[in-house]
Amino acid sequence: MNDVTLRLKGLTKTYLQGTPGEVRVLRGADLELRAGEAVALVAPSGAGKSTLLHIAGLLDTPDGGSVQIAGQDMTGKSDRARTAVRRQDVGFVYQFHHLLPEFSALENVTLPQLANGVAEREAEARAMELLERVGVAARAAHRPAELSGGEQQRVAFCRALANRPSVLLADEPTGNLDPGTADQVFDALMDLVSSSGLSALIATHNLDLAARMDRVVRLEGGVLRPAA
Ligand SMILES: Nc1ncnc2c1ncn2[C@@H]1O[C@H](COP(=O)(O)OP(=O)(O)OP(=O)(O)O)[C@@H](O)[C@H]1O
Repeated sequence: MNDVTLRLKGLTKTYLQGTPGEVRVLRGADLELRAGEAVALVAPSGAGKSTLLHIAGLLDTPDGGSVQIAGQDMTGKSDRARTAVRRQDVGFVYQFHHLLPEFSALENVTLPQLANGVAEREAEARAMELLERVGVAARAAHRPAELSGGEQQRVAFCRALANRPSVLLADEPTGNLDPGTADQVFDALMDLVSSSGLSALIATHNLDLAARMDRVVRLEGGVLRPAA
């Protein structure tokens, strides 16, 4: 109970640029996410939100500090080991759905499971269960282009959760939707998070949505602090 699923400790990251020189984006960022917790990440534009999410999700490496996911310290691990943990334990959602256009909603949620060795029948059953949960089961056979923006994002949530990750990382998951739709789609996401027991770090500029999560952290000056 209350296990830490994601622990970021003293993360530092500097980008070396031609002019005006180096950009120190992270300067000792710390965060602990516990199982079942949804945490909002707010940050001024350019503060390093994407950098932090990429490092937390093992898509990028920090210069210093450590990332621990589901009890495993990823410091110094090979690319192969990092990919294995990312595939199993991390789910990503972006502002734009990035669903595979030539596959149906059901296939988009099934495929990541097949890639992880789940049998087809089981993977499809899991996919249907998730699509039902977010209210798009009736659209399971449709391709992304045949779905509304809100439906596309719901499918993207299901895909992110298909392999039962311990951590969900989301970057403006409803940023592309009109306010009314964003609200409903956000409810669907919160329902998925609370029913699956994973922890979620969700970057948003929308302070109303941020206030609906368990807590809010602010990234500014390269560090994370509880938001006032
Ligand atoms: N690969 C890179 N090389 C050099 N500088 C980079 C690189 N990636 C990001 N930066 C710089 O680092 C800073 C943080 O970038 P990042 O994309 O993490 O910010 P962000 O908070 O996600 O921004 P936004 O909210 O506007 O998308 C910015 O000043 C950006 O220009």
